[in-house]
Amino acid sequence: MTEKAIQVNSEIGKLKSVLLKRPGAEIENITPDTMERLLFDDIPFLEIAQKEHDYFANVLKENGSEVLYIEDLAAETLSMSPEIRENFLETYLTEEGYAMGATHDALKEYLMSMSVKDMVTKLYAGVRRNELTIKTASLHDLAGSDAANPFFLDPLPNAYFTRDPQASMGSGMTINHMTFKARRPESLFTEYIMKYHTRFAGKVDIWRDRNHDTRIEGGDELILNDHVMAIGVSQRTSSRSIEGLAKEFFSNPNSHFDTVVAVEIPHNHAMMHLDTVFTMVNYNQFTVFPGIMDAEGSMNIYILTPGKDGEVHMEHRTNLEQVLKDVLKVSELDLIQTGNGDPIVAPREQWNDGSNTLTIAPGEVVTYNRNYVSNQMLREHGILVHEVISSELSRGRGGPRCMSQPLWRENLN
Ligand SMILES: NC(=[NH2+])NCCC[C@H](N)C(=O)O
Repeated sequence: MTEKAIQVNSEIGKLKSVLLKRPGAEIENITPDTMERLLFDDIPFLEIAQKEHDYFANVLKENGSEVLYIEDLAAETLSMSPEIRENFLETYLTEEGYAMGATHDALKEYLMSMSVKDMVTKLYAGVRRNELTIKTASLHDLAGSDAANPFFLDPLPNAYFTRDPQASMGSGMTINHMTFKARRPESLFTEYIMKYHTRFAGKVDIWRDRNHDTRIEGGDELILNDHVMAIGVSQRTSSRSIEGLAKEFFSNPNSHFDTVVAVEIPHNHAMMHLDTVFTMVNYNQFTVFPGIMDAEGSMNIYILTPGKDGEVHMEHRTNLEQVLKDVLKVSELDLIQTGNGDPIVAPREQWNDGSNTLTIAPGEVVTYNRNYVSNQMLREHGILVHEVISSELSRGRGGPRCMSQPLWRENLN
């Protein structure tokens, strides 16, 4: 593979191309009954969420990045041939529990009757029961928990957090097996785009595909430099996936990653991914939420490096600062505390993604305006901060890093 479609060798190199998903009708298909299962804490006002998202996209464009929308790439991919579209839909339906039968047939007919673009929009939005007439209902359609669900196909409201279903790393990607059912279909779109879209097909190393039963999500996958990555052991990413991925990196000749730092974080909804508590903003500067450490400032960290006979060597450490200095080979390190480490401000701003900064160039970040204490701290530490509006987008528990999947960053010298 000579020509590459992906180049992400750090968290901080100048952002040149990024993948987003504009929030759509899926947001209006969240209800109080389904909210928890759909991983939302509230129901955003779609019109404002879209305005905020467009504002975010504009900031990225104005600062030199191409913005691609996954919904457009998906529609382009599925338009390439009727077979691709049909295979995609069959897989989608099968994974959602409709491998065959009357409901499968009705869903398939309904979705195939639309334009490809409308079908993609519909799959993100979800298909309600009252949209279809099923000729012969099965018991499954009439009784039990699925029958009580107003949707045949659930909406995908988390899709605007494009960071998670896949992760660009070096010249390739992991296409992720998501933890919760509510997000599983999202990475099927990525799989098809990477496999068939002319911009990507044959130009992306797939480090790990979605056909695994161990889970991993992009919010946990951080690229510290061209040979070191940090991966969260979290509610969403299991230690098994991290070890498997480390083995792949250490043995694949196309990979230059030789160090994986596994960082254990609390397993809860406020901190579902490593990037909600820890992000890199400059060569030796990071944001960190103090709540991930115990009272003595220690936590569980494992440094994975290539061992003997294809095995992985592991070293247990407890001091984040020292680990970062060692793996990045820097003598000075600046850990900037979310909300200035205040016991009220820090958790409040962390809840609204005060630690979830998107770095668009070394020392230059995009953050939510509502986290004004954390933003002030970043500025005091010399970081250039672009604030984006955030009343509705934040209700889904994700910030600027979660909402963006870098595809190309300039390499650092
Ligand atoms: N990279 C991130 N931190 N993403 C945040 C995702 C939030 C989303 N509601 C979820 O629970 O999956």
